[in-house]
Amino acid sequence: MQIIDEALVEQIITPRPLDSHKGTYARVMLIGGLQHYHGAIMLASKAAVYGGSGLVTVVTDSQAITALNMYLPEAMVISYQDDYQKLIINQDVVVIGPGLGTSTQALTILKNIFAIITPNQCLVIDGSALTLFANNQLSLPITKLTVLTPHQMEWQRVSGIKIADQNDITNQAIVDNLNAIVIVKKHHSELYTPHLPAQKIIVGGPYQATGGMGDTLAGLVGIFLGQFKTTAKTVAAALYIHSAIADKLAAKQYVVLPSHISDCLPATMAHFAQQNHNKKAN
Ligand SMILES: NC(=O)C1=CN([C@@H]2O[C@H](COP(=O)(O)OP(=O)(O)OC[C@H]3O[C@@H](n4cnc5c(N)ncnc54)[C@H](OP(=O)(O)O)[C@@H]3O)[C@@H](O)[C@H]2O)[C@@H](O)CC1
Ligand SMILES: Nc1ncnc2c1ncn2[C@@H]1O[C@H](COP(=O)(O)OP(=O)(O)O)[C@@H](O)[C@H]1O
Ligand SMILES: [Mg+2]
Repeated sequence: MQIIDEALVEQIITPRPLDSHKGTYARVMLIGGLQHYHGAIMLASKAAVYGGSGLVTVVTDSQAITALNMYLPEAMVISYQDDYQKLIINQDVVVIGPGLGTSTQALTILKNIFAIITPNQCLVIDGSALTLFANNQLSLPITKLTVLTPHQMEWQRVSGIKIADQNDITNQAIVDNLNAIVIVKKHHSELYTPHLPAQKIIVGGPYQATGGMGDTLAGLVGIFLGQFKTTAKTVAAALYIHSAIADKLAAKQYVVLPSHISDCLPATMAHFAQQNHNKKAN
């Protein structure tokens, strides 16, 4: 399997043009954090802001709004009980699922998004949205690019392949018939693109086994697609950097917190942008 490495990330993360503004760097909407899962959407949204999004809008439970505003004042927050649908047309990327839960309300929201999203927008489907997608036999909408980010059990639900039987051949066969890129999250997560060779990371480790780690990845994939090219390489770069930061932190820590990965994003991305600049100058 092809290995996703640092050289690929250097190609993706480019220095910012001087005459750019917040609108240049993607409007990302993140939807989730219902019931007792407020933290999940907070962590996903933090990754989107710290990963560079110009404008982040969070759609969540009305009870989570104050906490979100205090945790992440850079983000705009709207309740799912309000008319969030009218804001979707302005988004470059929609991330749905972190802490969405599997209630009837959550299913209604997911169906709404699938109905409203357009072929000019990217969609990242994570967490409970994957479970709802699998359990209700929904069809994926037509988008610019759709990325699914299941852990192995979520992938079992979506693909029908038992965890013990998940391998590059069985996984690829399912992805070839899905109009989406899939990250199967595990130790050394794998990235599948329809009809292209599978790839994997060889960074990351068990210090990442903390609730919210996948939510953080979903937000990061969303903002990478928003501000960089809409390609599988960009998804691979987000996957790599998430775990590469964890490795660095784990040199001095027993566990790595998801929010700490987001804290490290601006400096790590500056490093890769500098590498990109140096390579182009040489
Ligand atoms: N702070 C918050 O608000 C947080 C909110 N969160 C939100 O919660 C929602 C539900 O998501 P979920 O992942 O917790 O539950 P679910 O989909 O039932 O999967 C768990 C089942 O799968 C199994 N399993 C097997 N292999 C696995 C693997 N490689 N990785 C992981 N699990 C694996 C696992 O096996 P077990 O642990 O029992 O051995 C168990 O039986 C979702 O919206 C998410 O965003 C969380 O992010 C946490 C922080
Ligand atoms: N042992 C491990 N080695 C490498 N990465 C791990 C390990 N355990 C968990 N992770 C990473 O942590 C994240 C877990 O995702 P997920 O289960 O969706 O978390 P959550 O839903 O709690 O945010 C994935 O990116 C996964 O690859
Ligand atoms: Mg998850």
